[in-house]
Order: sequence, then C-alpha cells, then structure tokens
Amino acid sequence: MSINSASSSQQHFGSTHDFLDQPLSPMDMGYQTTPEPDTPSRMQNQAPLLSWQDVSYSVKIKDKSQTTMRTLLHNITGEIYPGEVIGLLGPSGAGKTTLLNILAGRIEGGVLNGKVLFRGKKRNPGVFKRRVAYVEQEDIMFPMLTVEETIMFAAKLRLTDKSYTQLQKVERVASVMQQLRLSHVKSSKIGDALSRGVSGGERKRVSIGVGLVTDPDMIVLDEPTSGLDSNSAEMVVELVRDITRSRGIASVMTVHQPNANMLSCFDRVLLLTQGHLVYFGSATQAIEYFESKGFPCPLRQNPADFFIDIMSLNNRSPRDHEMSKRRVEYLAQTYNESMLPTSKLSMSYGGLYEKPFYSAKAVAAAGIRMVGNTSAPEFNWSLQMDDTPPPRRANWFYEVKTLAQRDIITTMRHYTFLSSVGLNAITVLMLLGLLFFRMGNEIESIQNRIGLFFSLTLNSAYGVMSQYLFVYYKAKEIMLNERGSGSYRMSTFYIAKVLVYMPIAVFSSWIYFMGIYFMAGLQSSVPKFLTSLSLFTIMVVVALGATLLVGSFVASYDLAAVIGALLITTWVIFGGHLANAGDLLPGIKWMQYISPAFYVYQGMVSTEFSGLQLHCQANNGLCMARGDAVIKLYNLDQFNVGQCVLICVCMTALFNMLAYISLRFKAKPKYKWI
Ligand SMILES: Nc1ncnc2c1ncn2[C@@H]1O[C@H](COP(=O)(O)OP(=O)(O)OP(=O)(O)O)[C@@H](O)[C@H]1O
Repeated sequence: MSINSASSSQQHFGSTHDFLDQPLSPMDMGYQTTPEPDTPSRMQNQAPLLSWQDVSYSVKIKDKSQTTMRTLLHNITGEIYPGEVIGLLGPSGAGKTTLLNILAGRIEGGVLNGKVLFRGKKRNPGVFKRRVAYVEQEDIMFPMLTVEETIMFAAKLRLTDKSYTQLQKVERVASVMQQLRLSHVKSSKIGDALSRGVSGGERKRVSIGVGLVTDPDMIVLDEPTSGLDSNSAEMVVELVRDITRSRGIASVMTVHQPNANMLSCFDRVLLLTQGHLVYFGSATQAIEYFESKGFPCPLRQNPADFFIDIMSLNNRSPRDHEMSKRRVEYLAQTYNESMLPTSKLSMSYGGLYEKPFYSAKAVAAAGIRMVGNTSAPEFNWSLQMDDTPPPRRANWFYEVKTLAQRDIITTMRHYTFLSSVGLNAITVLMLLGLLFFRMGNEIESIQNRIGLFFSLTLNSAYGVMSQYLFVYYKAKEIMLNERGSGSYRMSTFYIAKVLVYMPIAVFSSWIYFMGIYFMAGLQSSVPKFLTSLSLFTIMVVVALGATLLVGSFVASYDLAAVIGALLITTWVIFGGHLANAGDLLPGIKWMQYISPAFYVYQGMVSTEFSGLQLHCQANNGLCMARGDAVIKLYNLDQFNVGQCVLICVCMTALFNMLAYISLRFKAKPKYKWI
C-alpha cells in the first residue's frame, strides 16, 4: 500500500473529536498489513546495529530563584538495522535533535538514563565515534576549500597511510563524489554567506561525503533538508537512502516536514512529540495505526503533514490547546502501553547477538502478525563494553603535515584575513613612519623614541590579538566538529595552527617594523637593529600565544574578544611607558613583571638609548647628552636585554602550554555516554 493512498475517510481530528471520551487505557494494536518489499528480509537476517532502551533525558531549568528539572525525552526505545533508513519526525521542540544527539553520542550536559547498544554491546566512545558519521544541520566546513579538497582532506586525515595508498584515497574520494553527484562541481569552492560557492544542496552533499569517505557503519543527519528547495531536499534524502542500501549501513535523520516522496525513502519513521514516542514503524502502517486510534489521514493530505498535525499542540485558543494537549498525551500513552512488553523483547538480545530477536515494531513493520505469547522474556541487557580495537590513527607527523597544509591553503585563500593583515602593516608603517620620520638626535627625540617603542609594542600585541582570534575561532569550530568523529588529535591541530600562524604574524609585522626603523632613523648598527627586531618578534610571538590561550579557554568569540582586548590593555598599562617603572605602588608593581610588554619595551629602550649621543641645545636648561641617562631616568634598567628575551620566551611557552591544556580539557565537548 502506498503512503499516498491514505484512508478515504473525511473524518478529521480536531477539537470535536471523540477521542476525549475514550478511556486512556492500552488498546489492541490490531493492524496487519502486506509486507514491504525490502524491509523484512533485511531484518530477518541481521541483528540491530544500534538499539536504545528507555532513553530519558532531563535538563536543569533555572527560573528566577528556583531550579527545576525538565524532561526532554521520556523512555524512548527502538533499534536500527543495517541497510535501514529511519526518519525522526515530530513538531518543533519534540526532542528530535536531542534524541539524535544521544544516539550519535553527542549529547552534552543534562541527566541521561537508559541504554544504548552498538552491535549488541555498550558503546566504546573511542570506537563508536569513528564508526558513525554525524552530519550537522549547519555545514561546518572551510568555505575556501573546493569540494574535492574538502573530501580529500577528510580522507587523508581519517584513512591511515598503512591501510590505504594515496591512489586508493584519491579513488575513494572520486567514488564518493560520483555517488553523491558532486563530480561536476569538484573544483568549486564550498563558499559561505560572504563568498559564493556551491549550492545549498551540493554543500549538504559535501558534508555527507566527508562522513562517508571513511566507510562508517551508520550515518546520522540532523535536518539535512533544512534551507533546501524541495528538489534538492528530495535528492539529499534519496541519495542517503541509496547509499544506505548499497553500502549496507544504517541512516537516521531528523526532517522537519518531508514531502510524500521523501517519506517513502524512510524504511521506518520514529514519531516524537513533547519528548514522547508516539509511533515507530513503517510510514504506511502509521496511517493505519493512527486510523485505528481514531485519527484517519484526510484524503490527499501529505501523511507527514498529517503526522505532524496530530502531534502538535494548537495554541490558537485555551480550548484548542487543552484538546490538542490531551490528544498528544493520549497518543503517547496508548503507544507506550501497547508497546511495553514487546519493546523489551526487542532489547533482549544482549549476550545473544548472534541470535537476534526483533521488536514488535520491527515485526509489524515487516507486516508479520505477532501471535502467541509476546510477553517479555527475561530481560538481559549486555553490560559488556564493545572491545573492538579503535581504527588506527594516522602517524602524528603526517597529521601535523596534513593539517598544516590545509591551514596554509585556507589562510592563503582567506582574503579578508590577509587584507586585514596587509592593511594593518601598511597603515602602521605609514602612520608611525611619518610621525617619527627622521627624528634625529636632538633632546626632543627622547620623547619621540619612547613614543615609538610604546606604539610598536602596543600595535604588535593588539594587531595579533584582533587578527588571529577570529580565524582561530572559526578553525576551532570545525576542529570540534571533526574531533567528534575522532578525525585527528588535538595536539596535531594545535601544533599545525602555531606552525602556520606564527610565520604569517612574524613576517607581516617585520614589514612595518623594518620600514619604520629606517624611516625613523634609529641607531643603524647591525647588532642594535637585530636586537630590536628580536625583541619585537618576541612581542608578536608572545601575543600570538596569549591569543591562542584566550581562544582556547573562552567558549564564545564575543567574550574572548573583550577578554583579549582587556589583557593587552593591562599589558600596555603596566608596560613601563605610561607610569615610571620605578614609581608604582608596591601592591600593583608585580603587575609589570607579568606584562610581556614591559620586558619588550624595556629591552627596546635599553638597546636604542645605550651608547646614544644626544645633542643638547645650549639654552633650554635640560640636557642629557648620553642615552644611558634616559634609561636610568625611566627606571628601565631592571633587566638586561638577554633577561628580557628569556622571560618573554618562557611566557610564550607557558601561554602555549596553557592554551593546549585548555583546548584539551576545557574546549573539548564532554559528551555523555550510556
Ligand atoms: N540544553 C537544554 N536546556 C534546556 N532546554 C533544552 C535543551 N536542549 C533542548 N531543550 C529544549 O528541549 C526541547 C527539544 O529540543 P530539540 O532541539 O531536541 O527539539 P527538535 O524536535 O529538534 O526541535 P526543532 O525541530 O525545532 O529543531 C525544546 O523545547 C528545547 O527548547
């Protein structure tokens, strides 16, 4: 029977429906249908790939003075078989994404109860996350990479060199692109809101391709059709179905309002409302099931719309709300009560994995009538952890090399970032170069020199923080998504970032430093120039370390931008320029010792002024003929240049270490596993 050929009854559920008069007691399911062609044979031969029993999930809700628990999912039970596509449907806020995330092992926070088994055993996170491809609702990819590069980098990072040759990886990427009908756009950039790239449907298919390239056992998709026109949406769902069948994997996806064609791609639908399971079985039988409960699908209405309608709360009036609430409760309760014993049956294969049992839902979906005693056998959950060894990782150096390659490509094609780096260098060069142009050696040049070193310290630190914090956040977002599938190590991500960002930050700031140095006419001896350049470079490097630390530690970019700016401002305030370094209150004097700007500024001032001969004018009453006197006057002789460099190097190492630790232990999502 086709899902389009719904009951011809014109009766419509609604405020006048007589279900309100029915007792809320378990009802006989009483439906029996023709088998669907594909589903039964598959199910009869295989055990479930993933099964979940009594999954409940609650979160804390803080409301003014009191904290309450809100249950988002109530005892959801089900299973998915290899070669099967399950559609998770329900009105907005039903809990679809929450359930999907729990099944994919990507739920954070809250209280999670119940059981989820993978291949009949408790999930081992290290193995499971690499056997499941998770396609997020938002396509989180580098917009400046092409379609082919995106899938190729995923293949390079996730397929080890020991198991696959380079040629095999290339072939696999080509085959995934062909299967997803992406070959004709393989050289197009992914794009984003700012730069035009592939279409929304193509981008979604690339996200799927990134997951598929590693040959997962299961693919989990959160709203893969959202934002797509109906043709593209259908194509995505159909491709997922075809790939699921041809590869014998399992797929589960949430879809807001699938049309009839999309609905027919699902082997089974799991209908959720208000966190309750309302139905789990084939879409065709769902129509009959709801009809048996007194809710016939109106003729010519898309069944998916009908399912959503009867599961939605109607807030048009208090009465409508009450009626719809009771309808939803009724549907949830009747399904729960009629399914209870058999759902246990479906989950009783723990330890008996080779001898699978099937749930009443699966059996009903297959069109087989349940006869005889269906009461639950002894409940026997496997507590055994999946002990399959996790797939081997790529070599550490290979990972660093591959990630650095990807970072170089994405950075070199990030025109906004490159423009901001270039614009900063040119603007600072012009402004400072002209402001301090050929300042000479008159006594007034003391103020100019001091001002120049202060400006250089300030600009290098602010420039690095503002330019790199943003790109780091973008990269971190992609990394957290990729790490969810165990694509690579956190350490290789961090090292690759430092290896790519540092040379760009250093070389771009050298351009304006060198220009300004010579335009201003600072001491022209080679050792002095090199010392000042080293001090300036260290300032850039330590600022980059601080940027990565803030970026790793703080979850939101907006907050990180404020904290970063405050940090640099503090460095500058205690940098030895605004207040005399020897004249600070004892309670806050220590602040200058933790400011890298203090050491760099001090080092630059000492380098420039030591041995400098100043020209004193006869009548102005002030004369400091030797630059060394200036160093003493400003109390900038507390550390020699070597010590300044060493302290800054130690600070750089400390910031980078803390940044990595933050990334490893704080930024890493803490997923809950059952
Ligand atoms: N961490 C959380 N804290 C509080 N409430 C939450 C949390 N996560 C989800 N919710 C709430 O739980 C309900 C279910 O959310 P979920 O995102 O799973 O729904 P959904 O069915 O996917 O909705 P949609 O179709 O609109 O995306 C919603 O009301 C949501 O506001």
